[in-house]
Amino acid sequence: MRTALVIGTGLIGTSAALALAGRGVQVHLMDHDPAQARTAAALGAGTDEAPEGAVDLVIVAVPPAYVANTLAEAIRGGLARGYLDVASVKGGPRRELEALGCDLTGYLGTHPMAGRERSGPLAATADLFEGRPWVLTPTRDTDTEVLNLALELVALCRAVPVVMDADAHDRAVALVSHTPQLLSSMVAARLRDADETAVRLCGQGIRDVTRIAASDPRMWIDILSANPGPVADVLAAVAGDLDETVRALRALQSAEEDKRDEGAAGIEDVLRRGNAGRSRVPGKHGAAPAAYETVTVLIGDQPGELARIFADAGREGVNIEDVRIEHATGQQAGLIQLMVEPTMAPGLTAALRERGWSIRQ
Ligand SMILES: NC(=O)c1ccc[n+]([C@@H]2O[C@H](COP(=O)([O-])OP(=O)(O)OC[C@H]3O[C@@H](n4cnc5c(N)ncnc54)[C@H](O)[C@@H]3O)[C@@H](O)[C@H]2O)c1
Ligand SMILES: O=C(O)C(=O)C[C@]1(C(=O)O)C=C[C@@H](O)C=C1
Repeated sequence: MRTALVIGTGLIGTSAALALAGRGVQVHLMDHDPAQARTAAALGAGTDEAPEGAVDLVIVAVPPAYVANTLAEAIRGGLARGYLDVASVKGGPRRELEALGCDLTGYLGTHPMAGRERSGPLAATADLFEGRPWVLTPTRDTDTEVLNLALELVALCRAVPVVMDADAHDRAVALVSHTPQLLSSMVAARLRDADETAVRLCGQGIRDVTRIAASDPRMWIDILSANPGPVADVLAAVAGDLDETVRALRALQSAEEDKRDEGAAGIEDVLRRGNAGRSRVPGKHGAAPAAYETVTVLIGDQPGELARIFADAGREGVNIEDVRIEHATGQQAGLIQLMVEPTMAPGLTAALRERGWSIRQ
């Protein structure tokens, strides 16, 4: 692929454009808000000047409600050899395009399973898609050339292609993305009117659970409007668990021992099913979850500390597989958790100690 046109230069469009531009593709940037395209261009994602002729690939990265019309206009204008979108839902936009009477042979619906709770070009990063699944939903009519262009895009973004049927995709993301967004929002909503004394105690657990509650509601209204049935099905199953859990907790308050035992069994059941589900979440780069050992270190809240600890780990030849940082409220320090291969943990712990780091058990 030599040239691409990204329409919608927010988080996803600009991230893809940054990855493509960084690998030598001539990228043109277009947005209905020209300031967004200018910002993306200033970040090095390409040029906000219109292409002179047809490009190889048009990538539509606008909110789901505008995807079909934007694609239809691009296809009718003959802007490219191939057209794809990156919307979080796949069945709806395809049906809308069909209803608009477009020739869909040059179109491929795709969805990168990577994102952030922030919007706009300033939240974009070139490595956003690295190691993440990128779903492609070709049909029997999809041109091979377009599929190849999409595979090239996925490879240039260092993502992992996953081919799926559009409706199967929508049911899958109802479970792994859309319902989690709603549940995160619901947990966070409990905090809105909570006492300040309670809110001050927020630790890492609630931060993990509520990160995506900061997402743009307008985008999510669009996404959920295009996938209401599958999401309602998953949420109804969660509601069943909620009812059972409330019943079990009430039983735990009983004066009768038998009832309390029943309650404890009910709670244990939901927690153990949670363990089993969590163990199925793929690890880094879509691989099976790895059992890493965690080395926890006290770290000062000052410039250069993170770089120093990563450099010290690197000197020991230790690959940090994952990392988490927990800031201590009101203190100039935090805890950093370095996840490493279990065989590496003792050596890393000793080496960091030797270099003056304070290790926490
Ligand atoms: N945010 C995520 O985590 C995520 C992840 C994967 C896929 N997606 C999908 O990617 C798409 C873009 O999401 P985002 O998070 O980058 O949103 P965003 O709000 O960061 O960016 C959307 C951009 O589209 C522009 N836009 C809106 N309507 C337009 C139109 N008609 N023509 C041209 N530009 C228009 C906006 O000005 C904005 O710059 C959505 O379809 C979303 O479902 C999002
Ligand atoms: O990590 C996040 O912030 C996301 O919400 C990313 C996430 C997801 O649910 O995994 C959200 C919606 C997209 O369609 C794809 C990715």
